[in-house]
Amino acid sequence: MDTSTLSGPAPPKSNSLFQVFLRLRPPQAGANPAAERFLAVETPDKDHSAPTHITLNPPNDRRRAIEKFAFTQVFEEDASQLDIFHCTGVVPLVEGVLAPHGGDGTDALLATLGVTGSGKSHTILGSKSQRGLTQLALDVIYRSISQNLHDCDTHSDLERSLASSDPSEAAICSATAFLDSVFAEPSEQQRARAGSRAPTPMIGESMFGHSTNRRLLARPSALPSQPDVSGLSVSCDPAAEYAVMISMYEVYNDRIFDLLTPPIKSAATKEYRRRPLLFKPTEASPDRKVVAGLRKVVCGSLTQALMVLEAGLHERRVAGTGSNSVSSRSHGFFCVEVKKRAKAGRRHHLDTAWGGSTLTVVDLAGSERARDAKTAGATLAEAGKINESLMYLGQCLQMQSGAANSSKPGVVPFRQCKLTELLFSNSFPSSSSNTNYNSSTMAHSHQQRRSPQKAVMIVTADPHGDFNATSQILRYSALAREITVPRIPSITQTILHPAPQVYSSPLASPDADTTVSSQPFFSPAPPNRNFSPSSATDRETMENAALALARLAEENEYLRSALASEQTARCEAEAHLLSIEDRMLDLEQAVREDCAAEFERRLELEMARWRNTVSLEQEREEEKWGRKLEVFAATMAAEAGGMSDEEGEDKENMLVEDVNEENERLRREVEILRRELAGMSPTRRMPLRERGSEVGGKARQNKGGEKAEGLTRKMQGLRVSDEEGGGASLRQTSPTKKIRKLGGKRWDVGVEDDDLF
Ligand SMILES: Nc1ncnc2c1ncn2[C@@H]1O[C@H](COP(=O)(O)OP(=O)(O)OP(=O)(O)O)[C@@H](O)[C@H]1O
Repeated sequence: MDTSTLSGPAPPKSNSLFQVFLRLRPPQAGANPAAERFLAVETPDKDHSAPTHITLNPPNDRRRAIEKFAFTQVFEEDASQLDIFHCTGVVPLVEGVLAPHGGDGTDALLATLGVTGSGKSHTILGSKSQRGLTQLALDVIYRSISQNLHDCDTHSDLERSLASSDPSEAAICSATAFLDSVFAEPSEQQRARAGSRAPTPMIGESMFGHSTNRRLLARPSALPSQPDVSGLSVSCDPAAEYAVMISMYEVYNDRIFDLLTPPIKSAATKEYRRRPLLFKPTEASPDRKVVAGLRKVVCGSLTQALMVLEAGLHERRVAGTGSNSVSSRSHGFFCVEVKKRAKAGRRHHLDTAWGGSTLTVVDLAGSERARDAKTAGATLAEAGKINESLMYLGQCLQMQSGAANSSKPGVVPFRQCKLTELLFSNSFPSSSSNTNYNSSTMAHSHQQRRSPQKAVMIVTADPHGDFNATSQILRYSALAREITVPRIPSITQTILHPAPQVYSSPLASPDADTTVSSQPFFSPAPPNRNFSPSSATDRETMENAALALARLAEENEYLRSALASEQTARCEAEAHLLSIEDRMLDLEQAVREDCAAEFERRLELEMARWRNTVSLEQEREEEKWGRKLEVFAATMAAEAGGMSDEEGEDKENMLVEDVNEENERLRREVEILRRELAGMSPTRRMPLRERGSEVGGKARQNKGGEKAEGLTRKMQGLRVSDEEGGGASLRQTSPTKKIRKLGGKRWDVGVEDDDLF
C-alpha cells in the first residue's frame, strides 16, 4: 500500500478499478451532542485543493492505533447533493455511457458503501425533498439525448427491436403499460400532500396487485425537483438514435430478485414469493454474464424513468433497526441501459441491432453490529449475509487498491458472492459477441472487446457514529492507509534519555504492505534522576531488558489485533451459518412444495385414467349382456316355432348385422389400444412386450381366443349362410341342428389382439 501519498493529495489511480470518495454526514437529529467526534479531516496542503485525507482517533482507548486514510476526495458535513454530483464525476460517467463520439460507450457503476444510517441511500437516491445522484444522472441523460430519443408511444416497433437485440432474455415492456399496472391515480388528499418518494412498504407488503386483491400504489403527483441541473447536459452522438431501458433488482441473502416483476403465489404455502434470477452467460452473451430474465421498462421521458424508480424502490426490502428506522436489507441495483444505433437513414439494414452501455447505480446495504442494531431472527440472519457480502467486497477493494499501488498484477477474488460478481465482473476488458454499433464507420462488429467499466464508490461515514464499524469500512475502502501505533516508552529512553524521542520501526504486522510509523503516545514518565547504572554491564543489561520489553509490547499489540480480527471472523462465520440454515430451510420448503404439487398432479392423472377404464369396462359388460339376451330371446322364439320363415330370416340377418357391429366395435377398441401403446415410452412398452412373449401365444390366444370363442359361441345359434346359400337349411332343420359355420367371414379379433403386444 502506498503510504508515501499520505502526506499529499491522493493522486488519481489510473489502474484502480474504483475511484473512492468519502462523504461525512451531519449529526443525526436527536443524536447525543456530547458524542465524541473520532474522525478529523486533514487540511489540504494547497489552498484551493480539496481535502483527501482523514485521521481516525479511537475514542476512549488511548492504546489503539491512530489511522490515517487517503481517498480521491473527502466531502465534509456541509457538502450538498449538488457538490457530490459535480465532484464525484457523475457527468463524465454519463458521457462515457452516451458515447458522443460513436461506438457503444463505456459502462459506468456508481455505488455507495458505509455503515448503516451513514447516508448511503440519502446520497444516491435522495430524500422527500432532495434528489439523489440517481435522479440527477437520469435528468442529465434525458436532457442530453432528448432530440434523438425513441419512445414506445411514438415508435410502435421499438419493444420488438429492443427485445431482438437484448442478450439477457429480458421481458421488455413500455413504461405506459408498466406504470398503469402499478400506479393508481392519486386521490385529492394525496394530491394535497404532493411531492414525496413512495412510502416505505411494510415488510411483506407488495405494490404489485395480486390477482384477487389488487392494490395499486397512489401515483405520486410530484417528485422532488431540487437540486436543479436544468443548465447541464452532455453531448450525445448526433448520428445515433437512442432508447432507454430501466431495470431494477436487489441482492438479498446472496440471491437476485427482480424489483419490477410481481411475486408469484406458491401453490403449497399460498404465499407470494419472487423467483430468484441467475447471473449467467446466455446464448446471446456467451462470454459475459448478465442477470437473465429481468423485466426491462422502456422509458421515453425522465418522468417515466423516475416513476419506475419509485415503483422499484417501493418493492425493496427495508426494515426498521436500532440503527436506522428505514434500513435497506438488500443491496439495490438500478440499471439505466442507454441503447443506441445508427439513425434510420444511415443504417445498412432497416433493423440493425441496438448496442449501447449501462449506468448501474448501487445502494449497498449498510454493515451493522447486531448489538447496536438490536436485530434478531430473520433480520439478524439478513445482517449476517449483508456483513458477509460486504466482507468479500472489502477483500476485493483491498486487492484492487493493492494491485493499483504495486507493480505485480493482483487477482481480485470477485467470484466469492453475488454482490462482488455483479460489481466487478465488468471491471475487466472482455470480448462481447453482442452486435456493436459504430456510428463513424457504420460497421457492426460481432467480436468487439468491451472496455472495462468506470466505477465510482462513495463511502459514507458518520464521524460521531460507531467507531469500530466505521474504521472497518474505511480500512478496506481507502486508497491508502497509515497506522500510527501508540507505544509504551522504552525503559531505556526513560532511564537514559529523559527527553521524548520519536521511535520509528516497521511493524511485524499481518498487513505486510502497511508501513507503520510509531511514536510515543503517552508523556514519558518522569525520569528517575537518582538512578544511575553502576557499570557498563548493568547498563547493557538494562538496555537488553528494555529492548525485550519493547519487543513484547509489539507482540502484544499484534496479538491483540489478531484476536480482534479472529473475533470478527467468528462473528461473521456465525452469521453466515445462520443465513445458510435459513437458506436450507427455504430450499427444503421449496423442494417439499414441488414434490407435493407433482404428487397431486400424478394422483389426479391416475384417478382420471382409472375412472375411464372402469366406465369403459361397465359399458362393455352391459353391451355384452344385452346382446346375449337378444341372441337368447331369438333362439327361444325360433324354438317355439311360432316364427315364420321370413321372420326367422329377418331376425337372423339382424343378428348377423349385430355381430358385425360387435366386430367393428372390437376393431375400434383394438385400434385405440394400439395407439395408446404407440404413445407409451419404449421402457413402458418393453415389459408389456416381454410379458406378451413370455406368456406367449398362450396368454394372447387365451385373451384373443376367449374373445373369439365368445363371439363364436354367440354365433352358434346363427347360421351364416354365405356358403350354404340362403336360409333353406334353417327352414329344413331344427334350430338345434342349425349349421354352425361362419365360412367366408373374417373373424379377426384374435389377430388384431395379437398386434397389441
Ligand atoms: N448528508 C445528509 N444530510 C442530511 N440528512 C442525511 C444525510 N445523510 C443521511 N441523512 C439522513 O439520515 C437518515 C439515514 O440515512 P440513510 O437511510 O441514507 O442511511 P443508509 O446508510 O442508507 O442506511 P442503511 O444502510 O441502513 O439503509 C435518513 O433520514 C437521511 O435522510
